[in-house]
Amino acid sequence: MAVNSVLLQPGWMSGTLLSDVIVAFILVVVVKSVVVPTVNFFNAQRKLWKTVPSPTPHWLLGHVLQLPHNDAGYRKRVEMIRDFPFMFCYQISWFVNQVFLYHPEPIKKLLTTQNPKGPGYENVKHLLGNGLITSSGKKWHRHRHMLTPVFYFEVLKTYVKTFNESIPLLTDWLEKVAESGESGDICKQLAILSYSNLSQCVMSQPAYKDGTPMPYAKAIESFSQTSMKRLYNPLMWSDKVFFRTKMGKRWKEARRRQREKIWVIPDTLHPMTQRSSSIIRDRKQVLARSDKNERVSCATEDGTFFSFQRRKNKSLDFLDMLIQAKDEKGQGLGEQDIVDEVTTMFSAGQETTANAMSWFSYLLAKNQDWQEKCRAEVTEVCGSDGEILWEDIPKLKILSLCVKETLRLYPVASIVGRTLTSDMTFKNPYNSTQTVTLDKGTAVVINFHTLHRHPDFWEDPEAFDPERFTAERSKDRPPFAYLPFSGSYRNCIGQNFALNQIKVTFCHILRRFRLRLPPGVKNIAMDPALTLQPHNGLPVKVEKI
Ligand code: HEM
Repeated sequence: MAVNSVLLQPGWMSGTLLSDVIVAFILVVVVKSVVVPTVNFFNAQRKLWKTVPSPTPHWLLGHVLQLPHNDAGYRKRVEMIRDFPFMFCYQISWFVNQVFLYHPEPIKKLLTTQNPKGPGYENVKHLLGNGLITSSGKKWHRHRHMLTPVFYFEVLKTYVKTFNESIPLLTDWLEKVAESGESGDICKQLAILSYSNLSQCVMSQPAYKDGTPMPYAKAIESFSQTSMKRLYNPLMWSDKVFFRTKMGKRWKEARRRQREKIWVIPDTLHPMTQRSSSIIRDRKQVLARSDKNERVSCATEDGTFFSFQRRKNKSLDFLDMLIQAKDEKGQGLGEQDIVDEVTTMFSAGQETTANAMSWFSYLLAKNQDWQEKCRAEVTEVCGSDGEILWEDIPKLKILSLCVKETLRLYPVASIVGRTLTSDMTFKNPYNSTQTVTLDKGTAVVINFHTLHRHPDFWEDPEAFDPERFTAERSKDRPPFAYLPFSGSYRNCIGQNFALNQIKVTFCHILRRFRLRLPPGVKNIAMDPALTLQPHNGLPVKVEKI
């Protein structure tokens, strides 16, 4: 009645009722879009925290201080296996939780189900590109299928020549350090080598002029070190605070270089992002003019046959293949897709391989007996000089065991994250009657570093013991106990590329040089930046053989 009388009055909406309606509408919107999701979010976090066992967190900073994202924090997580043997809930602050997995069974379950990458990957898209690493769903599936031949046997073979040719970038430096009698930081030099190899294999371009390191590498280093430290430190989440810190200022400078393309150096990847159209067009023309008989062909395990046109007198590179790759419908990759995948290969392949080689140098320098065994094998298989041949690589059994053990102790891509697309129930491997159900949307992190030191799968886990990978000693170990390249669908597509590069590089080093740790240096701490790297580099003493 009252409503009717109001409605019948002229200008009824201009009075108090109008403002009441607006207020009510705003309230409904706020409750639906802010209050309900916030309450749901907090309830979910509380439930998660109650469901998954966890050490007692700080009321505000969660586990950030007791389990920091550094060497000490990584070691503590290994010690915690005693009390939390298969998972625990990590609070970054009182409202952000991640479930950490480090037991082969739940990890197998997670990796063999397709879930998209976790939220952390969004923050590093500017660095990693919007390609294979960061994408999910249909796009990832199509690209993965199209890129598989880039890392196939017939193609990988051709890259060994590049690895041999770029080796003076490292050996000239080792020579100088040996002559000086001083120690030198080998990490930087291995980063230069790895970058140079990628630059050749991806785009057939030299990465260095007169050995001068390029600004791009510095930008990557800076992003890499900062991204993780910021992610695991809530005090740094605010831009206002972060950009006032030393780390924030470094990050800003790297970002400026990236935006303004200051880090772009002639003739490498970076003109690719700047003037990608012309680079791709030029390359297409070169391929079209090439001799049609010059092709590289291969068949993959699933029976798919690939054949790529080669440029005249040139090895096939990634760009050649990305331009020619076709999906099942015969469609190729778009220009932006090619740029993204090139960026992805550089960022996924450079720092990881360089850091794996740094840790390998460290472990060989620390374990002289194994260094001698590797040297003897390399000399026997490859002779004392000349190129390392593709056919030699599978014969290097001891070297291979040592590389495996290096990647167990120092899995350079030490954590990966996923967001659950549906509820998932994990059995407690230590109590068959217990299960843990994680809700859809939960952020899960697999920690390969902790997995690789889990005492239930690794005898004396802290020891450098390459023979633990012999067939005899590996036979009872579950396959998901060792995952330096992750596993199942989203495993590393570049793993054989990386392993071949590491082996060829160390054949050259071992034949000519002995690496030692400088007096007084016993242990090198880990710095879990975007990839696990030696904290403050790796000083080595070098002796000529
Ligand atoms: C020792 C060296 C390397 C290690 C330890 C390593 C490790 C890994 C790991 C653990 C993943 C899974 C990442 C995730 O799930 O988020 C991954 C993915 C990937 N890696 Fe590597 N990687 C290495 C070298 C390389 C190289 C040399 C390349 C390329 C030239 C490369 C390209 C990729 C790509 C494209 C992916 C994404 C694959 C996909 O999701 O389909 N990696 N790598």
